[in-house]
Amino acid sequence: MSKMRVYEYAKDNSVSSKAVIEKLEALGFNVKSHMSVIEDNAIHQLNKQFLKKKPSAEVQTVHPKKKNAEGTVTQPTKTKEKQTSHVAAAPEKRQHQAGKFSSSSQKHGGENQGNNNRGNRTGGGSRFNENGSANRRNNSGNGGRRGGRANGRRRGQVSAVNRQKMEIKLPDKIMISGSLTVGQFAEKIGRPSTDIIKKLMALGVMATKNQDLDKDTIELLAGDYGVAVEEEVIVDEADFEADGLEIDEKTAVIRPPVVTIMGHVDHGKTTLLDSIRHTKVTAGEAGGITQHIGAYQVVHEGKRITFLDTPGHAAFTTMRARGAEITDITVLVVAADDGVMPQTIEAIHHARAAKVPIIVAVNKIDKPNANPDHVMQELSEQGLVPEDWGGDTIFVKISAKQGIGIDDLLEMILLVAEVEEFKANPDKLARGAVIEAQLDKGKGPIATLLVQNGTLNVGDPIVVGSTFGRVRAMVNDLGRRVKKAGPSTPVEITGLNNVPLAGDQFIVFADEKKARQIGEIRAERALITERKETTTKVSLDDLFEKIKEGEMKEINVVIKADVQGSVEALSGSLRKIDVDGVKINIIHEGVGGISESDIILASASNAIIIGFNVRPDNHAKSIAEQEKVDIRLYRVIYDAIDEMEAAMKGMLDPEFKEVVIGQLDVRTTFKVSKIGTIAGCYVTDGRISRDAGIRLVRNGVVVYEGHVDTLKRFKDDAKEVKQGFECGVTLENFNDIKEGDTMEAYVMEEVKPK
Ligand SMILES: Nc1nc2c(ncn2[C@@H]2O[C@H](COP(=O)(O)OP(=O)(O)OP(=O)(O)O)[C@@H](O)[C@H]2O)c(=O)[nH]1
Repeated sequence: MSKMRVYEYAKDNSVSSKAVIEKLEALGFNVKSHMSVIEDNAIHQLNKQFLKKKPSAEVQTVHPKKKNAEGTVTQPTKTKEKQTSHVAAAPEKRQHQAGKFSSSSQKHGGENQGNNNRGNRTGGGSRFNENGSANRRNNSGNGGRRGGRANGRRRGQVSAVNRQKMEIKLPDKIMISGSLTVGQFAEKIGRPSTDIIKKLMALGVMATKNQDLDKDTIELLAGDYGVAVEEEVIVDEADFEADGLEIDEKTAVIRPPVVTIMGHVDHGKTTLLDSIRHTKVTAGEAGGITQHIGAYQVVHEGKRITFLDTPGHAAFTTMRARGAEITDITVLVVAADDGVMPQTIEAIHHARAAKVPIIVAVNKIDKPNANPDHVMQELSEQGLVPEDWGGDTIFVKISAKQGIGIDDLLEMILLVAEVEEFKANPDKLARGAVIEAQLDKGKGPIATLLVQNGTLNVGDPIVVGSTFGRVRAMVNDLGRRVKKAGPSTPVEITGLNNVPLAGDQFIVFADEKKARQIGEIRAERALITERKETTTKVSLDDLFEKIKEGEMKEINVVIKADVQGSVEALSGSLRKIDVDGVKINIIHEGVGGISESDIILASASNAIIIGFNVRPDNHAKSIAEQEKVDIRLYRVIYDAIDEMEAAMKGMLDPEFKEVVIGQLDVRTTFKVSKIGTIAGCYVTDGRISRDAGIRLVRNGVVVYEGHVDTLKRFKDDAKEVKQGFECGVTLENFNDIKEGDTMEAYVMEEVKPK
């Protein structure tokens, strides 16, 4: 079977790669780009298509390998790149020729021989210069004899080099892991770097010996030599999260679903969790005392369901931010007397970002003012349409307080679980995640683990996050000691050397030495990462780099704005940005200041936060710094769109960057005629300077942005006032300052190019 790339085919047939891609797609072949490899069948079908239109294309449609096999050397119109490939990609023939060069003209009849002879006659002259194959044979065969002395010597040298080159057999395949430099690649295939550099030049790439080649280029070059490329998979045992929770279908069995309950404050999440626990756990396990270990299991109609005991989307997303995908199903609690509230919408977005199915529990239906239909209506507007109304979201009406509808809810959870078929392999060594962990004075570090795959046993050597140990004792959600815990089971364990973090993942090893070794490596790496403080999240500044490197096809964005109209205007315009191959995906949008929950969602989903006329509060700001989440704040919608588009196209101008230098609380105000409103402020953080820009913030919303007009300490003008001091501030053309407002002082600093 032979292969070639789309662009090669396009070039050979003087058509655009786009036309070839379109044709291939129409023919039902799966091609991604001009670099995609196409095989015999596709080439054959393409030939039929393109030759129909252009009969002369027949001579131009050259298959690289076929071409070599036939020794096609009579296409002077071909580009240099192609010709080089003729020679290079016929290793066997060249090997054969190398040893018997002087007699090559006799050995090779037909077309080859003819060409060779012609070459001989012209003495390696210019006539066949365009043709690499002809030329090389020429040089080697005749070099010293026909040319002048110097010329002859030169040719002789070339011929010697060539011969040497040809004596090294090309490998059938090379192994790579990541990139290679030009020099390394040359060494691997046994050819001089200059050959590779020449080939790259023919492709329009000026490269040096030490330049890195990416995987695509390596494949392209190797393909030109007829050498296959195989990627070496280097298994890093310490990075066990990298291989995910591989489920082996052959031995997989159905496991209980893991459920998280989310919803707005006071809509009844805790009451529901308690209600399920009491009706089910205590009834099912006579005498069992439920113990709070962060999760519990109930049995309904003989089937088990695991509930995570920390309700709310913030906890859910915090876990996700740490890499743990624990939840299988979300139960969204909405109080029938209150309806859809901001956190209901947040919860929907968090569940969606994690791609977890949602079951709606319309709660408090016992209340006289309950209006479940209204809830359904409001949720339909959020895309959660009840089955009765033609949608596919399951709604269950319940009263968590009175225990109404709990069985129905559990039944629906089991139904979704049955459809989704959550599976695991109990026969494997256990893997899973930490739900909670703390240090107990008597027992040492204790952690609640959720077994996601395999079975955890007492005595198992285990690595949990950056900690390790041996499972000393295991206690289940009923406070009973157990020896084993299968998939979807929560257990509290002791025996670790340190306290892991919620959301950390764990893995069991067959021997303790290995667990210790891996645990120590991970602890060391965690320390290095902490110290390095490298930015791993996306930021607008490096967006283009990531797009270019193919790391990003979808940019996740969280939008927060002062009013609903702005939210919609922003999301509408952002969705319209059209940059080739990249899509903006708005995972959450809402009215109000930027909160901790927004940051955590952005962190877990690798999103950028765009704030319009709003600010993050101090807590959110520090979490954003910790989590390395890029927050972009704007006062003009157009600027937001413009900057986003520029970043996507790689044109972001990084010359100036806003640096917040201080925070002030407005403690009182004085109205003075002719001057206006003077704000009596206290600098709570950093400093304020005369020339600073000021943002006046009221309830998380920016009400003014401009400059300091006057800055005074008592009666004197001040150049700067530092943290812990009071000052009087007036703002340029603005008097609507109120007690309780906050001011953010900032300066624009030039960003030094990296
Ligand atoms: N009438 C009635 N009251 C309920 C029901 N469910 C919960 N409540 C009451 O609603 C209030 C809030 O319930 P919680 O369970 O604490 O709500 P939550 O969603 O966990 O609240 P946060 O933990 O603050 O987010 C409590 O006073 C409950 O007793 C219900 O089905 N009917």
